[in-house]
Amino acid sequence: MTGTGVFADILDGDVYKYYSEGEWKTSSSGKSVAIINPTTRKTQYKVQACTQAEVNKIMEAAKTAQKVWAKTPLWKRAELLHKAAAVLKEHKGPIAECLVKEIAKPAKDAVTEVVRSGDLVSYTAEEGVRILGEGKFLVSDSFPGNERTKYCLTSKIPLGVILAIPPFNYPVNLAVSKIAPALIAGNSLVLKPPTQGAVAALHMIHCFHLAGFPKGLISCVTGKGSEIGDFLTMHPSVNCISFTGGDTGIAISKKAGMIPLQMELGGKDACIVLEDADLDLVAVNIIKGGFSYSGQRCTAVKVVLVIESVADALVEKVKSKVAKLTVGPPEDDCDITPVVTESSANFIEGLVMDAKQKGATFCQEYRREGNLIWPLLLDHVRPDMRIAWEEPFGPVLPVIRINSVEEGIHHCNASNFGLQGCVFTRDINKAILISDAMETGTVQINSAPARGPDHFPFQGLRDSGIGSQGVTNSINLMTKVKSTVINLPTPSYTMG
Ligand SMILES: NC(=O)C1=CN([C@@H]2O[C@H](COP(=O)(O)OP(=O)(O)OC[C@H]3O[C@@H](n4cnc5c(N)ncnc54)[C@H](OP(=O)(O)O)[C@@H]3O)[C@@H](O)[C@H]2O)C=CC1
Ligand SMILES: O=C(O)[C@H](O)COP(=O)(O)O
Repeated sequence: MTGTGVFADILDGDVYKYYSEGEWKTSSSGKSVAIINPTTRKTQYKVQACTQAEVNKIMEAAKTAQKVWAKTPLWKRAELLHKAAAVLKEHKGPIAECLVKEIAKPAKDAVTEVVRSGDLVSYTAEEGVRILGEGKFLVSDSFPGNERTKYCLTSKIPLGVILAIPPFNYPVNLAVSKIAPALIAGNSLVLKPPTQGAVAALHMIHCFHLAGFPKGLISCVTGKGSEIGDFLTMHPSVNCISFTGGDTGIAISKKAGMIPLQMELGGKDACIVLEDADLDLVAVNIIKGGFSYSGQRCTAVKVVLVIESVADALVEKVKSKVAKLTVGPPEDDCDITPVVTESSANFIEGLVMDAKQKGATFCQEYRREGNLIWPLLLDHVRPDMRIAWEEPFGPVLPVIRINSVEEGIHHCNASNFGLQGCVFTRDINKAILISDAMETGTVQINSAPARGPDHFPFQGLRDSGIGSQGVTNSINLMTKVKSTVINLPTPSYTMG
């Protein structure tokens, strides 16, 4: 049960506390933020609306704790992360329950998110021990004009305080994918969880607390991003921001100071289908890629670009699979569950109505009850329709029929997003050429886009992001190279 047993400390009456200086606290604001259950559309939980003074205290504690943590041996940091991973997995039940109630994630997927998060923390601990345990050794005489009089030793040092802001769709997994690299690299970490998903994140943070991390090293500030966000992202104590979410990330990147940024933003992942593709394989991947978690994944297939000659056959196959998707509450593990908020459902409906007005073919009848939108495939979508370019973040998938591969690549590259894409063909040579021509951070050949496995690099071009994620890249991004140069009085060459 959420907020009970080992989690009893994190609740004050009916409001969840925030985490500061190693303790669970009630905000002096006297205000709380309601978290609306997307299925019932009623208040499910409440969290503290933290004040600016409380943020200042957290930042001071984070700075102090980081200085000590940076001097903690790497193996000890790894040991604590392994412990946190084990505690997290042990308590997957209540955390998954929060995900079901706060973001309507289907029950099984909610458990998977927590287990995947535990694995990510453990993997990061191991990878950190490997890559942070190594540095470079350079000699000066490889650069013209130099004798071997200088030895350069490089190592990776922490940045300081990392601010982590994950989105609603993976409030636990996309939080630990920032927390674990920050900590293994010797940084302290301040988490601002998404409002929808905040209670799952608070439970997850308590697992780190139970693992015994030093006071002040990890903190969790709750409150609406629109109210507390600017104060956090522009705080002078923050040395790096790792953000995953929508256009908010673009605004943050304009306001943040001269600090490293890791931004994973939206996507309009295209699925290009050639005439020689295995259409059964394509249909399975369109269903998995387009409709899992009701399309609320940045890596969801968001537009199908299919060669006209095989379009009828493909649309038929996908249609018959859409008819088998179960629709209903997350507790029943339905494939399609309510989208996260009413405003999100309204936005999706706006895209559907625009496509209807402009003449798209509806493969199913459009149906909505509250935040629940039935899966919908829209055929014969044209570039003048909003859905051809905008990201619904819902169970609605447009199909654009193309006459050439070049037309598909052109559509993909004309998007302001450039996260992932995929291409289906039996011709590997063509697949490679198309992959190289698609201007996206990743191209999947014969499979739907996906972030995982979590140690793979994950990045977007254009409005889809800055920097790269994935365990190794995140650790590197949260460190800086430090050199020490030994200057010798005379050249010294090792003899062969
Ligand atoms: N590339 C990727 O890896 C992913 C991208 N996304 C993208 O994210 C979007 C949906 O996620 P969603 O959570 O709604 O995204 P948002 O950008 O609305 O929110 C993301 C996070 O930013 C916080 N936030 C809001 N305003 C501010 C602010 N002014 N300053 C700092 N933080 C702020 C939010 O808090 P609060 O909830 O309190 O508003 C939340 O924690 C989609 O566009 C999707 O494509 C989503 C997942 C992964
Ligand atoms: O938040 C997202 O949507 C992701 O980063 C995608 O993750 P996934 O491909 O594992 O669903």
